[in-house]
Amino acid sequence: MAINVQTAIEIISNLTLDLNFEIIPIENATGRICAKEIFATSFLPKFDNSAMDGYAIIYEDKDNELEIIDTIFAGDNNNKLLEKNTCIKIMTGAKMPDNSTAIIPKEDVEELNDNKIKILKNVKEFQHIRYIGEDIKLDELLINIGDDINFSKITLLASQGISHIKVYKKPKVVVFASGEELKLHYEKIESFQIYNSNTPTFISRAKELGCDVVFIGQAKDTIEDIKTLVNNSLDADLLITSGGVSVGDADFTKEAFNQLNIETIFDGIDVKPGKPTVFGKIKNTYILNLPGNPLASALIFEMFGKILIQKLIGSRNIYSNYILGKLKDDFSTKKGKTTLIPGFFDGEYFEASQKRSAGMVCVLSSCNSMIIIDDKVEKLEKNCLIKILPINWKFFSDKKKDFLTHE
Ligand SMILES: Nc1nc2c(c(=O)[nH]1)N[C@H]1C(S)=C(S)[C@@H](COP(=O)(O)OP(=O)(O)OC[C@H]3O[C@@H](n4cnc5c(N)ncnc54)[C@H](O)[C@@H]3O)O[C@H]1N2
Ligand code: MOO
Repeated sequence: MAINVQTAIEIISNLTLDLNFEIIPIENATGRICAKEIFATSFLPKFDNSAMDGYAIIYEDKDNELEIIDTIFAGDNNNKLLEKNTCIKIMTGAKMPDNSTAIIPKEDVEELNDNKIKILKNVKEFQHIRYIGEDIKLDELLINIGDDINFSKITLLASQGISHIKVYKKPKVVVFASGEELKLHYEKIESFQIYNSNTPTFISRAKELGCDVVFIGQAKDTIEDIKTLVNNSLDADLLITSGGVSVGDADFTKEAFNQLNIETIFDGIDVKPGKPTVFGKIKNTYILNLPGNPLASALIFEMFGKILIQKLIGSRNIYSNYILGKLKDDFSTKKGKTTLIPGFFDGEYFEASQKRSAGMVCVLSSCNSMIIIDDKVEKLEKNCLIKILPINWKFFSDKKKDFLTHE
C-alpha cells in the first residue's frame, strides 16, 4: 500500500544508522561530515594586537608629542611597556604593549624631526585594538558532529593548528537499472532501443552528494540477472535501481527483490510522478527502487533519496529546507494528488517547467528547483508566495542582477 509523502519522509528521517568513521587530513576533508566535536584549543586572537600599522599609545597622552621608544613587528615577543609621553611603532597583528590603550594609524600622525610624533586626528580610547578571544574563545565548540566540512570550517581547523579530523566514511552506493530496451551510453544502439540515462544520472548525483559510487553495469530483464546484480551489491550501504517496479510483464525487479527476502519498508508513495517507488533493506543494504521513467525517478530521488543520503553521509541537516519565492504564472493541477513540480527560480519568481511528463529526460537540465503541491490544492494564483526546494544550488544567473540596492 502506498503511503503519503509525509510518512515516507518521516520513515527515512527516523532511520537509525550505524555509521563508520575515519580520520583524514583537513586538506582532504571538504564535502565530508564531522564525526567528533571540535573545540578551540586556543583563544583567537591569542593576545591583544594592533589592527593597524601605526603607533601604540596611552590614550591620556593623545594630545602630547610622543617619543618613539621601540618598534614591534607581528611575530615579535616584545614585552616593552609605554612610559608617559612615549609611543611604540607597531605593525598590524603585532602584540600590543600591555599598558597601551589605543593604536594610531600611521597616516594619522605627523612624524617630527626628533624621533617624535604628533597625532593629527581625534582618538577614541581602545581604537584599532583586536582583543584576545574576540574571534574565538578557548574551548568554544567550533564544529559539531554532523556539520558539513567546507572551506570555512577548514579555516577554523587550520587556525587552531588542527591537522586531522574525524569524519564519517563516505557511504558506498551502487547504481544499476533494468530493462531489456536499455543500452549504456557507450554501447551500440538499435532503433528499437534507448540509452540508459538513469544509471549515469544517479551515479553522478550520488557522487555530487558525497557518496562513493560503484557502477556494476546493467541488469537484463530476468529475475536471475537482477538477483545476481543485487547480490553483488550487498556490500553497499545503498543500492539505487530504476525501472521494473510497475506491473508490466517484464517488470521483474520486485520479484527478484522478494526472492532475496527484501524487508520492504514502504511500497509506493502517494505522489505524482513516481508513485511506484519501493524502499527496503536486504541485510545491511538499503534498497531504493525508483521508477524507470527518468523525470519521475529523478524527482523522487531529489525529494526522498537526498534525505536518505544526508543520513548516510552523517549530516545532521536532514530536513528539506525551502526558499520563499513568488509564483510566476497561475498554476492549476488535478486535485487529489500530491505533485512534484520542477521549475526554475530566478531569485524572485518560480516558473514551473512547461514540460514535465514523467518519461521525459530533458526537464531537469533547465530547472534548478521544485515545489511540492499537496493533494487539496487545485489552483495557485500568480504572485502567491510558494516554498521552493532547491535542487542544484549554485546561485548565479545568466542575467545581470542589482544586489546592491535594497528596498
Ligand atoms: N498499467 C500500468 N502501467 C503503468 C503504471 C501503472 O500503475 N499501471 N505506472 C506507470 C508509472 S507511474 C510508472 S513511473 C512506470 C514505472 O515503470 P517501471 O518502473 O516498471 O519502469 P519501466 O517500465 O522499466 O520503464 C518506464 C519507462 O522509463 C524508461 N526507462 C526505464 N529505465 C530507464 C533508464 N535507466 N534510462 C532511461 N529510461 C528508462 C523505459 O524505457 C520506459 O519508457 O510505469 C507506468 N506504467
Ligand atoms: O508516477 Mo510514474 O512515476 O508517472 O512516472
